[in-house]
Amino acid sequence: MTDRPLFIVVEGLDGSGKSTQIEMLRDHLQSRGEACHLTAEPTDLVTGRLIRSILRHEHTVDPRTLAALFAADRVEHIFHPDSGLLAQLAAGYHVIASRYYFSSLAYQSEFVDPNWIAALNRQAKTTLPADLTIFLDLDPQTSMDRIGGRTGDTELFETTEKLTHVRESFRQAFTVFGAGENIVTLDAARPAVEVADDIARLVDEL
Ligand SMILES: Nc1ncnc2c1ncn2[C@@H]1O[C@H](COP(=O)(O)OP(=O)(O)O)[C@@H](O)[C@H]1O
Ligand SMILES: Cc1cn([C@H]2C[C@H](O)[C@@H](COP(=O)(O)OP(=O)(O)O)O2)c(=O)[nH]c1=O
Repeated sequence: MTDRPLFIVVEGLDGSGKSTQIEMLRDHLQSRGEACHLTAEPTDLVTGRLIRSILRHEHTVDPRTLAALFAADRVEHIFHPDSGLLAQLAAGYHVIASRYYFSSLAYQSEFVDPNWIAALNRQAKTTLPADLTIFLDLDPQTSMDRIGGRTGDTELFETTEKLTHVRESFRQAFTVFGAGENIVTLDAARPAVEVADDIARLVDEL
């Protein structure tokens, strides 16, 4: 494995196991004596908090506005002087993120022109593409079953119908916008330890 800090992104439907796998990868890297910074989009920054309130149905905005907000949150995520991705990598931490720009292409493209979403996210792709993007592929019904175990109300995209579109859009986004990137799809229906073993191996090979 390379000495330089790595930027690893985990993508997938809601409930596909991103948080679970990110924590297991953190444990794997820590057992090798390597420090990690875990992060997620939408962020906990002011832009991300606004997005969360929209996902909770507290405000309604045009889908294009939501796409632009996710892109703005991503800019904050990359460039924030303390918690930002670039700052954390410069400080020597491996950064493991739940979601990045492929989520915008997958989730926002039902109602927004994918080319415009791609344009909004081009700076992120050129400034900081991931060293490895892992797509935790899961059928929407199993995703919904896993989400069902959570408390609280259903968020904006958490229906089987929407997640069916999102899964297909992820695949298209990897093909159309992912050129030149290291993207690996894993079967996320398997037991978590099996998925974690695959991810650890992929990261060790970087
Ligand atoms: N491989 C797996 N098999 C079965 N259940 C899982 C698996 N991975 C995660 N879970 C469970 O599914 C739910 C959603 O997982 P989570 O990691 O929070 O997903 P995400 O971060 O993608 O929303 C949690 O209850 C978690 O314990
Ligand atoms: C980063 C991102 C997330 N989202 C959506 C996906 C999720 O439905 C929601 C919240 O993301 P997240 O907190 O990762 O949800 P989960 O843990 O259930 O996977 O935001 C977008 O629509 N576009 C984006 O660019």
